[in-house]
Amino acid sequence: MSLIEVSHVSREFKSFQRPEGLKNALYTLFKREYEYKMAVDDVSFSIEKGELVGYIGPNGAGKSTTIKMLSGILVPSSGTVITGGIVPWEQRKKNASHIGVVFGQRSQLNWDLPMEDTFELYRRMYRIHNNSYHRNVDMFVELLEMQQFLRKPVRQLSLGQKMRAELAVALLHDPSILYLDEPTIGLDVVVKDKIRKFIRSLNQEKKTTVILTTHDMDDIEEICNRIIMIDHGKLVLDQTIHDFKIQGTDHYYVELSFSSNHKPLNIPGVLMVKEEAACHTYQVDSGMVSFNLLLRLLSDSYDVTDITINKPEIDEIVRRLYKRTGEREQSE
Ligand SMILES: Nc1ncnc2c1ncn2[C@@H]1O[C@H](COP(=O)(O)OP(=O)(O)OP(=O)(O)O)[C@@H](O)[C@H]1O
Repeated sequence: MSLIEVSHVSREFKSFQRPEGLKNALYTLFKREYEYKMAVDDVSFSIEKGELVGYIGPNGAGKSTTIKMLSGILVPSSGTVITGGIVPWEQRKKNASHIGVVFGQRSQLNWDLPMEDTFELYRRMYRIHNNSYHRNVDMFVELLEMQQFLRKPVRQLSLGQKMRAELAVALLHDPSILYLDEPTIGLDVVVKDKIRKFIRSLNQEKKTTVILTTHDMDDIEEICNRIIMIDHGKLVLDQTIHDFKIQGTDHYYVELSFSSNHKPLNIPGVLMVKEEAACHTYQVDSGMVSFNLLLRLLSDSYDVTDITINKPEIDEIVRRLYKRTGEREQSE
């Protein structure tokens, strides 16, 4: 059995619809109108121990709702979730012992306590053995560079320091699964980098399984080895990052250097996107011009001194997928 098994899970929300105008508002005192929203719709996937999974989708796609069900905060309307052999919302205590959760927008830290005391508090709460407690505190303080702010009350910490503290606390009891919801939101590039490297080394060292939701595709690129995409509550894609990059694209980029200034290539399906002295970048339609054909055409008729091939970044593929979704939505 996989570490996480999600089978035909759906979650519907019922919310009160507030009408416009005083007369209608008064009417709702007697008869309420509700709106129903299928936030997650028949989603199934399984995740093995040690996987690093990016769970992505446009705003309102159903990511947070899924993570809340996996972590036992929400109960699905239908379907089953098994994580670490249990149903998370049925055995909350056991579930808490094998998961760590970091929600970028919500803190689990006590703002009046310094991290030194918070670690101690969590040691008692989770009944963590002395050895693993000290080993983990030492490891996290070193890898997350927390030494200089261990004794400051949390309220005095910067956003980046707080996020590092959240991570350390969520992982203190050695959970086998770490749920991260937008862990790098609002952070500067240096802290983002620290956090991404930390998550990767944690995964290598402890085989912690990570499920990450984010809108930052650099998070996905640098942390994950698998990508699951949800849209309007439905699972639309589940691939390794490698396959995602290859199959998600219908074009590639080629950077060409010439021995001297050169006029643009004139090949159907090959479009110049950047021109710098004797160096051009082209976007090539891979359906029309395969890489081998391009090489042949170049060697036959052009004086090229260097060639670099680049696949589109994840960012670009995802932007195209989201745009397609948005266009579908408008035409419906
Ligand atoms: N408690 C709730 N009551 C009513 N509707 C809700 C509730 N929580 C979420 N929804 C709705 O369910 C849908 C999915 O929301 P969810 O927060 O899971 O999306 P998301 O993919 O995490 O979005 P974002 O990227 O914007 O955080 C949205 O339409 C949202 O308005």
